[in-house]
Amino acid sequence: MKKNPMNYTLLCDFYELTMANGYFQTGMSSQICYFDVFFRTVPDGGGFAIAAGLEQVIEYIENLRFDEEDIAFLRSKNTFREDFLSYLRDFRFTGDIWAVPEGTPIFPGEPFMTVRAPAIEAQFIETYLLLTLNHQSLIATKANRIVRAAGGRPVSEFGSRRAQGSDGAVLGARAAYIAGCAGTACTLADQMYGSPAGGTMAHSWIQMFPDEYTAFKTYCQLYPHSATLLVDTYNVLKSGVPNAIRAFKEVLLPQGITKCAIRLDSGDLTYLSRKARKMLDAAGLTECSIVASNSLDEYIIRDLLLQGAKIDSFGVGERLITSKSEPVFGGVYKLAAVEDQAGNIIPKIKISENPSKITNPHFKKVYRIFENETGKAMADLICVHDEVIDPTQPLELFDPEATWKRKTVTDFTAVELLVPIFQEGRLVYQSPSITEMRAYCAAQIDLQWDEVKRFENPHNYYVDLSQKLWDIKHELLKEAGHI
Ligand SMILES: Nc1ncnc2c1ncn2[C@@H]1O[C@H](COP(=O)(O)OP(=O)(O)OP(=O)(O)O)[C@@H](O)[C@H]1O
Ligand SMILES: O=P(O)(O)OC[C@H]1O[C@H](OP(=O)(O)OP(=O)(O)O)[C@H](O)[C@@H]1O
Ligand SMILES: O=C(O)c1cccnc1
Repeated sequence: MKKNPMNYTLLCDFYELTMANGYFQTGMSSQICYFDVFFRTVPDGGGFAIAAGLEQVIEYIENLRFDEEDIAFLRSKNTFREDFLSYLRDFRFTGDIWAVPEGTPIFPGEPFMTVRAPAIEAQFIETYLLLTLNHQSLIATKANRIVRAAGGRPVSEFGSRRAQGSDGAVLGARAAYIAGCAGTACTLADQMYGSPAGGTMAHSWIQMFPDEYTAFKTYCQLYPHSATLLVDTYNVLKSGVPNAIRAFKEVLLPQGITKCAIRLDSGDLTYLSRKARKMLDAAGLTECSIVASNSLDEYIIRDLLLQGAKIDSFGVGERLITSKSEPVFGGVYKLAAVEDQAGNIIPKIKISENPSKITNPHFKKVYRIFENETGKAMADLICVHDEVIDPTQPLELFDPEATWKRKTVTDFTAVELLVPIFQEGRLVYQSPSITEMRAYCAAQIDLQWDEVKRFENPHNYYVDLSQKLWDIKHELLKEAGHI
């Protein structure tokens, strides 16, 4: 795989550097801190999001270096002390990171990455971690909605040309593949990340020839095993489909090739696909499939299928790669605890008038609780790091807001979501291949109830706190005079 050669060390908000300089000068640089990455609301009102971007976080951490050019640049800002700039020369990440594997369904309020590191290091990486996890989780979440709307029909990601910049295109294509897209039009995403690249043709190909038929026939001759003919340049039913049928019959059938496709890219896709299907079948081309594109998203795809469209696969660009309907994934990076000199973990909370912005303090772990009878996920339970759930004992879950709503579960399996990625600065995690991530993502989504997967008004999946964590949180709220 081609490596991304860019050093992103200075891709940080400037305040990370002023705080780092400040910790350095006040002797706080080595105080151990715990930060959580979590998000507050699921884009598009969905029931869950999909975590993605961990592999790029790993690359970033491993390449974290201030080179001489960076240091000279920072010196030119006349903000940082010389001993701090010298310290940056040997700056490396020496801490620990835990994260959920890419492709995991995640829910609001729960950490999907936790960083434990000396203050400067833990604070400094905030910007890049968030931008990477926010972008790819956003696109993975959107792509997965679109893939689910297509109900098993392949969805190709066609968005590079309308993506917001190169990373938007390439890493967006990567995230879309993890989330279930069948492939991408983006060649570099294939070369770099293994999201399979493929495609059809543009209207310009047809316009370049004296007539549509010659354009189709030439393409079939060049690519007999992968000819998808774009049939809407002039008139879909009067010329596009008849010319495609003629080219397929003259070039492919004599070679014994029956698999072929047409692409519809405008007009009423239900009407046109039904008519085209009839024409193809009547010509004996029952194995010719119909691809549809044109500003599609999960809602239009769902509508088309409800209307009885005869579409076998979809190409989806702008609304997927930009997550047009909801272009922000609000992942945040919040301090959850610090260690004192003796290594005791001191939980920290951030209080807000807005209850949804009050953080969950402490160094935590997250369990996903599966009901053994159905295999389905019932709830996630956020615990203090040293708590262990014993599945042989009944487990009491309760709503952290309405604490009188309680339920005792038995016959369950508890799976820890956060796995070690770095330990004392050393990478201890081997990222699965992208196809493994994609398969894992699909399997994990299968473990969610259909109610959680609804596009509108999904069931609110339970993200609960253990009694111990709830008590600690409420103690801190009391100490702060909030309750
Ligand atoms: N049967 C259908 N039901 C719901 N939405 C549809 C249906 N057929 C097409 N659409 C959607 O309607 C929108 C039509 O957009 P628009 O009017 O810009 O395109 P068009 O006129 O078909 O073609 P062009 O791309 O040439 O402008 C697209 O988002 C398309 O996906
Ligand atoms: O609509 P999207 O979901 O982004 O899918 C990708 C679109 O990109 C191409 O269009 P092109 O750039 O040639 O412009 P067009 O909109 O005029 O077809 C293709 O023909 C699709 O229509
Ligand atoms: O291959 C295609 O059909 C394609 C690629 C990019 C954008 N639109 C269509």
